[in-house]
Amino acid sequence: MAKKKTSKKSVKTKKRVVKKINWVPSKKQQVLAGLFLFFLGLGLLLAFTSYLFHWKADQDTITALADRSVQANNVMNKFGAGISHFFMFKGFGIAAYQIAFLLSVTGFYWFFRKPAAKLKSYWFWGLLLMLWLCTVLGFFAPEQAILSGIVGYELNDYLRDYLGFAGTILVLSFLFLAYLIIRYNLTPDVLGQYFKTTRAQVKADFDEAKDVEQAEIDAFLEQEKAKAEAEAQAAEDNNLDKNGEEKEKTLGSSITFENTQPEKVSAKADDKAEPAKIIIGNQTDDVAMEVEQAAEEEVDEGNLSNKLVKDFGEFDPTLELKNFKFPTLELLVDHSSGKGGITINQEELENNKNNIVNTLKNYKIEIAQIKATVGPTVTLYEIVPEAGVRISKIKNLEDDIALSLSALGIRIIAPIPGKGTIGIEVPNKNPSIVSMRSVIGSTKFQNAEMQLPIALGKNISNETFVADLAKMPHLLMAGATGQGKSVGLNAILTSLLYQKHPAEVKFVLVDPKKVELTLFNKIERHYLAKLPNAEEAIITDNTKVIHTLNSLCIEMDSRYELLKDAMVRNIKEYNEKFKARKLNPENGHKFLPYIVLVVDEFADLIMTAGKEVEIPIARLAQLARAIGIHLIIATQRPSVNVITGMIKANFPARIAFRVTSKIDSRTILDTGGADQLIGKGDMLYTQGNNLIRLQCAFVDTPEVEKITDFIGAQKAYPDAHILPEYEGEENGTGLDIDVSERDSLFNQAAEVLVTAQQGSASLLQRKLKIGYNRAGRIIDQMEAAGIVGPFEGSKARQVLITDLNALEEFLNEA
Ligand SMILES: Nc1ncnc2c1ncn2[C@@H]1O[C@H](COP(=O)(O)OP(=O)(O)OP(=O)(O)O)[C@@H](O)[C@H]1O
Repeated sequence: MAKKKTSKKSVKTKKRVVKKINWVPSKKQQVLAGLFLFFLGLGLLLAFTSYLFHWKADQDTITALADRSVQANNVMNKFGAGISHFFMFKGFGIAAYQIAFLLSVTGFYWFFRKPAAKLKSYWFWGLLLMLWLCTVLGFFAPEQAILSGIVGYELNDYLRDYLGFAGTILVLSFLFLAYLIIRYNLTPDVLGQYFKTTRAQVKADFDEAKDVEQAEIDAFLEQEKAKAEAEAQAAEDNNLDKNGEEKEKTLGSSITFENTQPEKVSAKADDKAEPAKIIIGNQTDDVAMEVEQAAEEEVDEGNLSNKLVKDFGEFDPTLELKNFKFPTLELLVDHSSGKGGITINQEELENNKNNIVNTLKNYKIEIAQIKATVGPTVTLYEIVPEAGVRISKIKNLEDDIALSLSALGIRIIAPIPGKGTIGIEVPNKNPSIVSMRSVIGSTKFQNAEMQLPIALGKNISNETFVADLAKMPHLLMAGATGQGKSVGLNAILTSLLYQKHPAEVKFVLVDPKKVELTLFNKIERHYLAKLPNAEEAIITDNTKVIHTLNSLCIEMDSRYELLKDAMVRNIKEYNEKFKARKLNPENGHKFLPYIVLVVDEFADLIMTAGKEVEIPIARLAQLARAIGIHLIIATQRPSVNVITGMIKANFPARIAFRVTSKIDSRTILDTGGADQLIGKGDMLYTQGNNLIRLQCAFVDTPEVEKITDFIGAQKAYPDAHILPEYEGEENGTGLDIDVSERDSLFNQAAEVLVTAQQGSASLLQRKLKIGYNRAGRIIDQMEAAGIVGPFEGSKARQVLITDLNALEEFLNEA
């Protein structure tokens, strides 16, 4: 117990000690102490000065300081006399002024609460200087005790005893020079530099004075010239011949003046520029000045952003909706519940294995090894054939194996890339649904360190497959109707909603079918982007799609400008820099959200708008990856006139759901395989290299509705994200052709097209025997007039006037 008490006590005393050490004067205390020191310094100054005059008279009072009746002559009376006697007479002589000065400076610093770092060096160097000065005074005036003080006298005496007269001079001189070099950096270079600059300055002043003198001389000569001219004028009146000679002379001299004057001026300018050159020339040897300036600027800039970050923290784009809650997992349904995930049917596995082995045996292909991996929809049988078996032989047996297994959708991968085995994918009899809930909840998705993570589904080994849309960077999705495209799109959008704050990503949704994406209307003010003045954020009208695509191109261009200005390569670096407050919003910088453009039915668009859609899409696909605009286009018609070469070249990431023919599969994936899928979200994914078979995550419409309701019920931005305005052409024609500018063959051409009911330029070429360019121009004029419809890709334009009578009426009205 006793021990415990003592130990407690010691802890307490320790604590007290720590407290004492940590004492920091309050603001008031510091100001008061500063004021006190300042006045003390001032008092010493007065006392010392007064002591210089009265020190002899006050000598007696020093011994009777305690006696009240005794008065001193010092302005600070006995205190002044006493303290001055101590510091000056007994101490450092007149060098003691340094103490008064140092006390005042310290008081000043404390009073104004200036950073006290400099004070230390003031005191250090001040005291050294004081010692040196009193020694020097002791050296030169040893008999004047008041000048050197006893300390100075003794120090000098000490030095003289050991070093003698010359040695003392040398030591004192060395100390003085060392002080100048260390304290004021007075090296020979700097001194040389100083003298040169001064000389140049003196020269400049001298030249200036000379110029002034010259100007005076010029003025005088000017006067003289005027006089001479006046005289010449007078002489002219008298005698013309004589006058002529004189005039010549005068003129000659005037010409010399005029010539010399500008020369003088330029010489003056040169002389003035010369000193500047000298300084710069000399400084380039030293370089110190320029380097210092550059460093200061940089430090300032860095400091500013650092200071901003220190004061306000990093910029937080989510602050406006800081209470935003991400949708919870409970909103999603576990579709596999009840079935308990993947059901492995041993009997089915065994049967399939036997069938494969037997079928291959029938064709004299021996198998060394076989391994099965059960996925959600298909099981992969990996076989290692005996040595000497040709792979193409197995590949050709695809149909026979399918027949023997009596199953559709068998896919043979020969060989499996990177494995050295041959894969046979056989559909499961009871495929299991991969619910969105399981992939969203997976650690792979939750911990995904990606910019735009998308949980697409599960692979053949039943592992969640997560891809980064930002890396794709655009996705083409195709598949026959009813095979899982819409579900796939919903899975992508849902993934992003579960990972990205409304400040970080915006969707531009194009839904010509008008039904697929309507649910997302509820999150318009959170996640959607739209054109200014657009009523609905989800775009269903084709002309609006063209406007939106062009608006995205404008957004892309302006983002590139911002990136260029910020000197970064991509949106990620840009946003990081913006968050670190290194980009000034006053210069137009802002946090850039990712923009994901989703087009649900691309075929419909390209059929009606053709190049008008294809060109901006291709432009965006080519350039928008760095600035955070990503495209996802889906189509149920994977034909070559929809997925054109230009589109394909710019969409390396592709998803194929089941298609009806091998040709379609080739159109999407550049290889077969999609025709052998089994539908219902069974898909092939490629990002430019090998194909991966995935089972797409399933998210049902009610689930999407719940998620959008959950988000939609929360506080939102005042409006959807507004895209830049695009000045589109009215009526979609973009042509504004005056009637007077119409081609002379206009009416004739109109008759040809109306008769044929076909708006084709080549028809005009043939019938009117005109060139392609002229025919094209006439067609444009007819479009402007409203006789034919807009350009429709490879199809001929629609003729809007039904017969010749109507045309006649139409032309008369115009
Ligand atoms: N990943 C999946 N898992 C299980 N079933 C799915 C999956 N995807 C789609 N299905 C089933 O297929 C049906 C059709 O899917 P979906 O509506 O996505 O097809 P689609 O390709 O969009 O068709 P359309 O082009 O006609 O709109 C769904 O109602 C669902 O029953």
